[in-house]
Formats: sequence, C-alpha cells, structure tokens
Amino acid sequence: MRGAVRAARPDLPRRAAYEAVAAVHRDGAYANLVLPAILRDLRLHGRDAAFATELTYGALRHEGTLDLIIGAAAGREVARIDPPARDALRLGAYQLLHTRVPAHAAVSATVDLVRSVAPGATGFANAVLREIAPQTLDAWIAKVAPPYEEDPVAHLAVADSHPQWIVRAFSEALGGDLDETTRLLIEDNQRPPVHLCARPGRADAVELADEVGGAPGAFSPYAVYLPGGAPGDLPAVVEGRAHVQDEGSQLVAAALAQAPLDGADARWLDLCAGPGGKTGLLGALAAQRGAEVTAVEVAEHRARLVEQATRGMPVTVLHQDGRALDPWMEGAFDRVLVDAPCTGLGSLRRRPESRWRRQPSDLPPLTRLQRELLRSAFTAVRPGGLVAYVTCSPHLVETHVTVTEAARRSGLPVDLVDARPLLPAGMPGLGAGPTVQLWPHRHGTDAMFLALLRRG
Ligand SMILES: C[S@@+](CC[C@H](N)C(=O)[O-])C[C@H]1O[C@@H](n2cnc3c(N)ncnc32)[C@H](O)[C@@H]1O
Repeated sequence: MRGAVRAARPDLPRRAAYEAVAAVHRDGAYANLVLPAILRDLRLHGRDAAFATELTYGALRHEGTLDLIIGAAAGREVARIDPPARDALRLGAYQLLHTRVPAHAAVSATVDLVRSVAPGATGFANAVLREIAPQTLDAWIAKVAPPYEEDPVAHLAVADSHPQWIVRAFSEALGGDLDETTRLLIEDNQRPPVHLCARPGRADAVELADEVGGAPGAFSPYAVYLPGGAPGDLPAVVEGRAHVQDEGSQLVAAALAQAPLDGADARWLDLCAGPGGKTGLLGALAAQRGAEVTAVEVAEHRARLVEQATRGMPVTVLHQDGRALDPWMEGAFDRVLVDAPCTGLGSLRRRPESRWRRQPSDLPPLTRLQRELLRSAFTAVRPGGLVAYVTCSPHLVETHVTVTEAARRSGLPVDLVDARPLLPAGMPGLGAGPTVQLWPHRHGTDAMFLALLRRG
C-alpha cells in the first residue's frame, strides 16, 4: 500500500534493553532487578539475553559520556530530548561507540526502535546517529571532554564515564594518584565477576569450584569465582552449602571472626544484617566455634531474608533499629559487625545506574547514621571486645572520618587495631594500616573498607 508506514518491529534484545533503560529512568528501577524480569517476559535466552544485558548495562554505565556526545551531535542538550527518544539514542550511541555492531545495523535498528517508541522523532534520531557514527569514541571524547592537562578530574569523568565528585572522591582515597584512579574507573566499567562463598563446615572451596566449573578465589579461603550463568540455580546455593558473595565481603567478615580476642568469645552481633550475606558467613563460622550470632536489621523484608540466609545456623534475627538496642544488649557481645548503610561507591560495577543516582547530598544523612550505628556497636561490645566497621564505599568521609568521629564523640575507650594481619598472608596493596581498603582494580573485589576497633 503506497504511503503505508513500515511496521516498526525492533528486535527483541534491543527492545528488552530499551524497556530496562526506560524503567530505570522513568520508574527509578534497578537494572539488575528489572532486566531479568523483562528477559523472562520476552523469553530471551543465551546470546540474545547476553546482548540485551550488554546494551542495558553499557548504556547505563556510560550514560554521562553518551549524553555529552548525543548533545553535541544533536546541537541541543539531552535534557531537551523527549525521554523515549533519548533512551533509544543512548542505546544506539552505545552500539556505535562501544560495540562491534556494524554502524548501519546500529543506526537502522535504533531508528526502528524510535519509530515504535517515539514516532515523531525518527528523522531526528536518524540524523543524530549519522552524525555520531563516523567518529571513534576517542575522537568524540577529545571533542566533548576538557583537556587532561587543564583539568584531569573533569577529563577522567568524561573519558571514563563517572560523575566528577566520584572521580574526586576515588582520587582522594587513592592518595591523589590519578593513574591508579584511572585504572579503578576503567575497572568500574567492566562486567563484575560473580563470587560464591563456600560456607565453612558445609562446603570446601576447591571441591565447590570443581562442582560448578569455577576456580578457587585468589584470597578468601571460601571464595569460588564463577565463569557465568545463573548462580541462584546452582544446587550448592539452593541447598545452602554456598551463597553468592563478593570475595571482599567474605574477607572483611572473616577478618572480624579471626581477630585475636582475650576472654569469652561466644556472642557475636551483626548490627546491619540484611540481606544476610555476611551473617551467612559469620553464622557458619560461629557454628564451628560454638558461638551464637544475633543479627539486627531495621527493614522487615530484609530481616526475613537474613532468616532465610541463615537457616540451620546459630543465628537469631531481630527486626529492630540497631541504634536503639535493648538494655540486655549493652556490653553483651564479644565481636560486633557494623556493615553500615553507605553510598555503595565501592560496588559501582554491579549497579550500572547507581553512579548517576548518587549525589554528594546523600553523604550527610548516611554518615550521621553510620556514626550512630557505630556508637551503638561501641555500647554493645564488652570491654576488650572487637568492633568491625565495614562499608562498600571507599569515600573518606564514610570511612576514616566516620570512624574517627564516632570514636571521638562516643566518649568510650575504643582504639583502632591493625586489621592488615587479619587478611590472607601475602595479600598485596593493603596500604599503611591500621585500616584496610580493598579495591576492584587491585584485588578484583568490591572496594570494601574495614576498620577494626577494640573497646578498652
Ligand atoms: C550494607 S547493608 C548490609 C549488608 C549485609 N551485611 C550483607 O552482607 O548482606 C546495610 C543494611 O543496614 C540496614 N539498616 C539501615 N539502617 C539500619 C538501622 N538503623 N538499624 C539496623 N539496620 C539498618 C539496611 O536496611 C541494610 O539492610
């Protein structure tokens, strides 16, 4: 029929990626939660699912830089492009600049997508993508980023797609070393590895690695590196012999359990337990040592997750605010873990949208909560007992400043203990102590921070 509009039928992997990216922006969804549901709905598996995942995660991670490039090619800020066309363009620009998809295929598939989600913007999208396509990513970065020599932090923020305040925070935590900061930013843009924790007393890491076709971890005696796939379906995970947990999280939880302690060692407290990853490891270790774990979690559904994660372990879960402890808890515990709520800047690999959502204004309320929880831990631990303060953020305000301020304001006698000897012998790059900062680019783990304190 003359004049008929060609039926707009974008291919399913690109459709899935579009739906996921749109849900992240429109509904505040998390890509790691929303994408699997979309893949299931569209019945995408194997290579199609992998392509949809690559597009979703890639477009979200690189969003800041893609937006500058799209804005330059369009001659207007991306904020002035309607959301459906904007998200489709992000996916198209990602394909052009970061994948081996041939340019003509990236352009025509994206234009098809725009035709179905923003029909009025088809010509505009076509023109923008044709403007972007002839130049490489490096050429575009040279065009839209300030020169490194003039403003290295601003340059890195564009070149490696992180907000400037996060680049600055990483650089400060790395002692101002911009080469190392660059390595970290590059690592943040990689696909994160999946690690299992072989629960002590229930599984052996070497045997588990064999069972799942993975490899034993480089540092944690419990870690297994998975080659890929859906870890939740593994028999070892279903049967409670193992759980999914970053190797860095295993190391900091095990460090608390292994730290030398005089006197009683039977009552352990996990003050921020949900969803129960570290409680799972502490509970398994406590079972071997005749100790018991009390796990506190303020969010009810997360408290339920802790119960599920610790079934059959000597763990009691309390659904309450860790800052308002019952009188019986004061001075009652030998070891206390505070795995505090934080910005999560140490696990940006796992949450592709998170770097753009987080704001510096998140820091004051979080650091207040961290100090209050740490103060509560100082109250709960007995004299001579140990407190481990952990964050999955390397931001100095959430690590050193929180620990120093909480100790100073508590009025209680607490002293930092050198945590480095509690990490596996020979583990490189642990710094000058007494605290420990792990890094994705140094250790292949999330950027976990650990401070160990002893109450006098
Ligand atoms: C970083 S997460 C803990 C992760 C956990 N330890 C694990 O390894 O799976 C912080 C947890 O603290 C909880 N939380 C936040 N405020 C709290 C409070 N005032 N008391 C107790 N838990 C709190 C959050 O709901 C969240 O589950």
